[in-house]
Amino acid sequence: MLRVAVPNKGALSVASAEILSEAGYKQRSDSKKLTLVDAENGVEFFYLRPRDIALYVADGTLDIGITGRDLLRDSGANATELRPLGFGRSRFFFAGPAGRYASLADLHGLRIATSYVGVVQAYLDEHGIDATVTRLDGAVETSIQLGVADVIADVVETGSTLRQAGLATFGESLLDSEAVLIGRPDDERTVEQAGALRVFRRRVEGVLVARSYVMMDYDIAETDVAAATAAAPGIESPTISPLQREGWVAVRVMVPRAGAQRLMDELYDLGARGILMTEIHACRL
Ligand SMILES: Nc1ncnc2c1ncn2[C@@H]1O[C@H](COP(=O)(O)OP(=O)(O)OP(=O)(O)O)[C@@H](O)[C@H]1O
Ligand SMILES: O=P(O)(O)OC[C@H]1O[C@H](OP(=O)(O)OP(=O)(O)O)[C@H](O)[C@@H]1O
Ligand SMILES: [Mg+2]
Repeated sequence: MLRVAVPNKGALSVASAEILSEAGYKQRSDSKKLTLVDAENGVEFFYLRPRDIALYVADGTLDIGITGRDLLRDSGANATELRPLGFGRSRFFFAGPAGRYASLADLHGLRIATSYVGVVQAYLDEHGIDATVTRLDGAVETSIQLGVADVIADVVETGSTLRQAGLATFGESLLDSEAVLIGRPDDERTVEQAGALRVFRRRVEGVLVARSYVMMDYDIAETDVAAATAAAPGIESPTISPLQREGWVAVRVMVPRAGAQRLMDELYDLGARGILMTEIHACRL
């Protein structure tokens, strides 16, 4: 049975379970449940703290998992990013009392509080900055007010937590993060495991493609097909079917969701009519 790690709570948990459900896997109905067997699909899910997931995957206890790129990096675990998943996006910044610090050079000799010691220390080492890093579990923003740190380094999404604490970022983002699918780099597995893993990855891929593409259908005169299919070539190749109306065809093609409205305008200008856009719920390419 394939053993899959899923965030049990926090910023990544709901969207992770959504992807897995859309991929046809059973998901827990009770958020207190920590494991779940989907016997029909040969998968066992383990709901774990996202921070621990890279460790379980790296040491082979679990086969594949979902976590944040920042947490993977922070863990230093020998797990590899297989695919970004398009949710849980965040950036990672140093921050201090608004207006007090301006650049990374200001970090020398300061006390930095963070839950991401691995990421922060690696950055300081790389830039030759000598500062003291203190690990806190969360709510790091308050550590400055409490006098235990001069600056913090933390995840920033909307920035509202920092603003409310009277803090502001300075310097560049240390890393851009999002939820990622992770696995082991040295994939030595039984044939059965490798097959199950391939199916799992293909299913997740299918959900992500279905989310980022839509189906476009239109009718067009045969003389204008070449121009229209050049504007929307699809992934493989558009499907072209004859219409009862002499000299006209129906075209069906997958197009990226982003820019689909603009493409409809363009196809219309090229002579397409009856242009329809529909959702794709799942696919295997
Ligand atoms: N607004 C956000 N707050 C926190 N993490 C976020 C946010 N948006 C995206 N993330 C990502 O979610 C992951 C952190 O997940 P989570 O919030 O579950 O961890 P945690 O802070 O250790 O747990 P918790 O807050 O439940 O104690 C990281 O990959 C982070 O980049
Ligand atoms: O930029 P924002 O949209 O405000 O989001 C970022 C904040 O959210 C996270 O905290 P979380 O709620 O996970 O609490 P924690 O610090 O205890 O982990 C993170 O640590 C920041 O504090
Ligand atoms: Mg958190």
